[in-house]
Amino acid sequence: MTQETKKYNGDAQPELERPMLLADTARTDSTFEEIPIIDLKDATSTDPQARRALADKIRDASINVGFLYVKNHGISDEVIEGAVKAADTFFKLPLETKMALDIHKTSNFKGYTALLGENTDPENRGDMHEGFDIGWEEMKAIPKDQRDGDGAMSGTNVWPADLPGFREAVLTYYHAGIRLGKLLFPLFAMALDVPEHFFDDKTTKPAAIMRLLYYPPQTGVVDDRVIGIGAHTDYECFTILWQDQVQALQVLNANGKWIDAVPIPGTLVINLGDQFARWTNDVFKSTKHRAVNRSGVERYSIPLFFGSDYDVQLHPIPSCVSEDNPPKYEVVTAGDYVKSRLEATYAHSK
Ligand SMILES: O=C(O)CCC(=O)C(=O)O
Ligand SMILES: [Fe+2]
Repeated sequence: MTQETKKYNGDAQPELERPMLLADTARTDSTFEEIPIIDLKDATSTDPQARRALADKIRDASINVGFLYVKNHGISDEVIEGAVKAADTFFKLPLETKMALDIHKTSNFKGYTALLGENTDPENRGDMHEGFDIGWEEMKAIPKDQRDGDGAMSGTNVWPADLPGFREAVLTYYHAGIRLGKLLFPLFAMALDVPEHFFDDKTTKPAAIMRLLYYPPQTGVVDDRVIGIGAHTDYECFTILWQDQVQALQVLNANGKWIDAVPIPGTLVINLGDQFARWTNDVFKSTKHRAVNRSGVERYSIPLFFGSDYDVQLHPIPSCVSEDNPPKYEVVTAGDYVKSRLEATYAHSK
């Protein structure tokens, strides 16, 4: 093709169509009364239409509710039971044994949180749960430098000294959760109308803090300022939450009504966090939730908070900004953002 022909064709080209951006088309209705249940069986389908259909459901839930249940999530009952038994054994240890692993003694939020040691809602007096937090750790010994570059959140896990099998059971669940998180990112990418692999290079060593949580039952008159976990939004992209069969978790809808996230056997709860809300310029919703255990029996849950690599700059995702919907948030680094939120959560008990 000669230069002239090229020029001629160029002149004749129709005007480029403006793509329909999610920023302009996403319409939110967060008056939900129920949390959708989504089957992940097509997550790895070789049929792109099947993956697209699944991503569309995830998009609806992400835009309107910020919460969803997933079934066929790939984490076996056996792996879940192992982690829950480990949690049960750990929380039954004497307080002084658990306090030896006090989260305040570590540089980056690893270890044990006592009852009232955390205050998720600044209006409250402390959360009525105990916790045990871990971050990334390989199960097999790896050269230390593989974790260099975690930036703001790096730090090794702490483990109880005399609890055989505990570390293994907890890490086995953790790694199954990481696999599920990696499965979800491409679906969220499709849901956002960006290439399916948009998040791949931003989640090579994804932030993943996991907590074992124990909620004692609260009977009689419950002070609203001291509940299982105060009203809050999560900090990362999304949370993968296992909960036992004890009802406690509630999600706030746009009418100010608390909707029960009823435990459904065989499912996990996925909820979106503030990192995703920021990154998507509020196209995805980070919905407030809390837990109050009035059941009369103990409750366990295991949230795994999934973010991007800590060094990713949260520039708004291209489909989520437009002339009419300009960026709402200043660009921050994912790790610095999560760390500042965690510091605020634990500040009251330092
Ligand atoms: O225990 C639960 O059901 C919720 C826990 C939670 O919201 C959190 O740890 O951020
Ligand atoms: Fe939460």
